[in-house]
Amino acid sequence: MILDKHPFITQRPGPVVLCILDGVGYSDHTEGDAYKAAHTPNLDWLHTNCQNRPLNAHGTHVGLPSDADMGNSEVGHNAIGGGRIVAQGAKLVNTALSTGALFEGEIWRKLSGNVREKSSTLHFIGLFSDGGVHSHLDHLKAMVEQARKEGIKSIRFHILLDGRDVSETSALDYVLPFEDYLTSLNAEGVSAKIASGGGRMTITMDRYGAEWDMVERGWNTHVHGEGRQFASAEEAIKTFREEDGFIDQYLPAFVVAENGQPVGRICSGDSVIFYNFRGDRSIEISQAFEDDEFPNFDRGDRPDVEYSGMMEYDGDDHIPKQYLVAPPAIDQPMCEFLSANGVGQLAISETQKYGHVTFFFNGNRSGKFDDKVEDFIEIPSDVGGYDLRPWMKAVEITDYLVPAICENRQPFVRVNYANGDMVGHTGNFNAARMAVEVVDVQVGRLMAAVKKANGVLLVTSDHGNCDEMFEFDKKGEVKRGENGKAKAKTSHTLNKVPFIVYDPASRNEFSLSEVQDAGLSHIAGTVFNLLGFQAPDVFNRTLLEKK
Ligand SMILES: O=C(O)[C@H](O)COP(=O)(O)O
Ligand SMILES: [Mn+2]
Ligand SMILES: [Mn+2]
Repeated sequence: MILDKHPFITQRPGPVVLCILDGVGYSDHTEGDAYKAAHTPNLDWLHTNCQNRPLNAHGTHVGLPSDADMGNSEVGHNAIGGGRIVAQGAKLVNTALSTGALFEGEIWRKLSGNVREKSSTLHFIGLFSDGGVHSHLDHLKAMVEQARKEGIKSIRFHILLDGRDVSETSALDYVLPFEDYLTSLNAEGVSAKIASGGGRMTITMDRYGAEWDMVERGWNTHVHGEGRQFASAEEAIKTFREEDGFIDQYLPAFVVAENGQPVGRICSGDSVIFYNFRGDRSIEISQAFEDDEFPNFDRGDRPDVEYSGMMEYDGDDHIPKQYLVAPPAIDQPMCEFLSANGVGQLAISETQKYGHVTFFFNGNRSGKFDDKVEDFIEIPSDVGGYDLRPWMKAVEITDYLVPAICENRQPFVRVNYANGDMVGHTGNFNAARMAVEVVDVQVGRLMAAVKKANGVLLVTSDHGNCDEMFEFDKKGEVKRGENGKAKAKTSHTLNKVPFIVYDPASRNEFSLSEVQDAGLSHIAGTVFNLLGFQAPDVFNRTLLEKK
């Protein structure tokens, strides 16, 4: 793993700082673009005065099934830190389903066999949309079809409503056709019902230990059938919308009941499949089902079930113990080489993106490669309501970083500012514009520190989000509601993202390649070069060319 010196690029005296502005891309539209609307003197200066180019951050450029798939943090950080394109979870599950390998696997057979032997119930829990970021409804439907073919007679669904990777009030577009499908199953003698649910930002899908209460609410709803009762998911969604104007991701928890009894509590002897493939928001609920020692909340009577995730979510801690599809193998990411060569590294973000710059960046590994040379810093995030606090913890992150850069504590620094993404997901345009302005101030502070230290600052992003805060129709017009108000867009975008090289100690050694198809996976090779090394062969080509 020895790194070779670069033939013509020499390491600067100061650190290489890779700054990921989560969710900030370049949109072709102006209306609804919070990045364009924001006052960004520092980013403007960088664009005018430094070498820069857009990078692809979506679809096949980051290992997703097609170029219609928007990028996301997992695949984006995997591509940046891994420096290559690997087939990602969504694609691996598609293949495992289309070849039938998933159903031939030991775990599917075990869970299905368990239900048939005991005449118990098969439960599915997961994000209920076709967003393709954490899950896909096609995967769920393929598994239900197989369960039907295998003669399973009782199936229950615990649905996490999305509105964050898909349109913000689209829940019924998924629920109503699904209910029709369930009607056809019921007519065949399969008891198949939606049993519980709620918005994905209210229950079950917390990440990085930011808000365990969410998981507790989900547990009580799905497992114990505790919560406000409705005759159907449709009734719950409509009622919550009418009562409080909730958008999908924040819908409160609900339980579907008949004669006052929940239709689908999870009981001992049942099988449970958590069908999300992405790890960050799947780990905590998996621990709740699996761990004997569990300090995070009181689970009450924990049913003895066969539990499986769609994938292995954490390859270091082996969560969950049983899974249906093997996760993508991202061997030898950039930091493994840097650690093996004793190159010091600092990774920093706030809780909401902490795992992005550590776990995802290192190919879904939660540990460090070498404790002696790696520092991971987490600044605790506020809980919820990021449109109320669009500044999030950006200032605190930079407060930590400025002295670390000026003192050149580690040669390679990576930081993720969550604001463009987390505030972008709220659909609040004004808050998103403010989020970008906050981030711009931090970029200015990093520029000053990097200049002082004679280092290099790379500014990029993992995918777009706040660059499109409104939905557009096929003709490119903003979609408007009856009141004429623009329809908010809460999801990521397909847009390209910035890549800027601020190199105040420039020796005019290189220019930035203009190759059109370049994407996030070309950043790692570039970082190696700026640290004075040639990138090993496993990495995609660098973006730096000899002048
Ligand atoms: O989990 C989320 O918040 C969204 O589905 C995707 O956002 P991220 O990929 O930026 O984390
Ligand atoms: Mn992101
Ligand atoms: Mn996001």
